[in-house]
Amino acid sequence: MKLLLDFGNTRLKYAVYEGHTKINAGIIADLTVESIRQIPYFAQVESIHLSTVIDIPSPLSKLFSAKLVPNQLVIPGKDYDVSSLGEDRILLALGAGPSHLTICLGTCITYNLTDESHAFVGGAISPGIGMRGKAMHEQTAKLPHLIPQINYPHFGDNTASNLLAGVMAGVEFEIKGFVEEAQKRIPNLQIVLTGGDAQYFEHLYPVDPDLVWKGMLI
Ligand SMILES: Nc1ncnc2c1ncn2[C@@H]1O[C@H](COP(=O)(O)OP(=O)(O)O)[C@@H](O)[C@H]1O
Ligand SMILES: CC(C)(COP(=O)(O)O)[C@@H](O)C(=O)NCCC(=O)O
Repeated sequence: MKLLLDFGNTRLKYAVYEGHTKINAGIIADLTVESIRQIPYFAQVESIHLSTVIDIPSPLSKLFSAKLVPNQLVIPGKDYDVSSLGEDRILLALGAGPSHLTICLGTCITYNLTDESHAFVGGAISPGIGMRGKAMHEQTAKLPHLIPQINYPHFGDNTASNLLAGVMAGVEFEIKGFVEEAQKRIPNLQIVLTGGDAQYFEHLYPVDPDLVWKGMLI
C-alpha cells in the first residue's frame, strides 16, 4: 500500500493506493504527526510519496523519512527553466502526458503546457478563485464575500452577481484565452482541469482529480 501526499497552500490532500487502485482519499486537518497517523491504513503503508509547495515541519520529515520514495520529477524544459517549477506542477505535467494543457484551480491557478515530446514548454500562474474573492472583500469597504457557484452569470445584475461574474466568468474567459493561445502552439492539444475549484468549470473541459497522483505513480 502506498500513501500519496499533496500539500498545497490551502489544503493537505492524501490518497492511499494499492498498485494503481485508489482505495481511500481525503484531506488532512493540519501538519501534525497526529493528523498523519490518523490517515486510514497509515500503519500498513509501505511507501510514501510527497509533493509539497509548503515547508514541512521537522517532526513530519522524521515520520516520513524511513518510507519516503523520491518522486521522479524529471521533465525536460523546452526554452523553459524547469528547476523553478513547483513539484505539483511537474507532477501534473507528468501525469497528464504529452500535448496537454493542465489547468490546476487551487490557491493559485496554474497553467502547465507540454508538447508532443512531453517537454514543458510554458506556463502561467494567476490568483485562484478564493484569493480573488478574498482580495476584493478585504481591500474594499463594501464588497461582500464571494460565494462561488456552478451557475454563475456572464454579467451580473446586483453586487453579489457582479462579483460572481467578475470572478467565475472572469476565470472562464481567462481559461478560454490560455487554451486558444496553447492551441496555436501545440497541435492536437488536450485540456484537463484539476484542483479544488475545477468542479465549477466541468462544463468547459474534462476534470481529472487524480492528476497529481498519476504523476507520482508513473
Ligand atoms: N472544503 C474546502 N476547503 C478549502 N477550500 C476548498 C474546499 N472545497 C473547495 N475549496 C476550494 O479549493 C481551493 C483549494 O484547492 P486545492 O486544489 O486543494 O488547492 P491547493 O493545492 O493550493 O491547496 C480553495 O481555494 C477553495 O476555493
Ligand atoms: C504556483 C504555486 C504557488 C501553486 O500552488 P497551489 O496553488 O497549488 O497551492 C506552486 O506551484 C509554487 O509555489 N510553485 C513554485 C513556482 C513555479 O511553479 O514557478
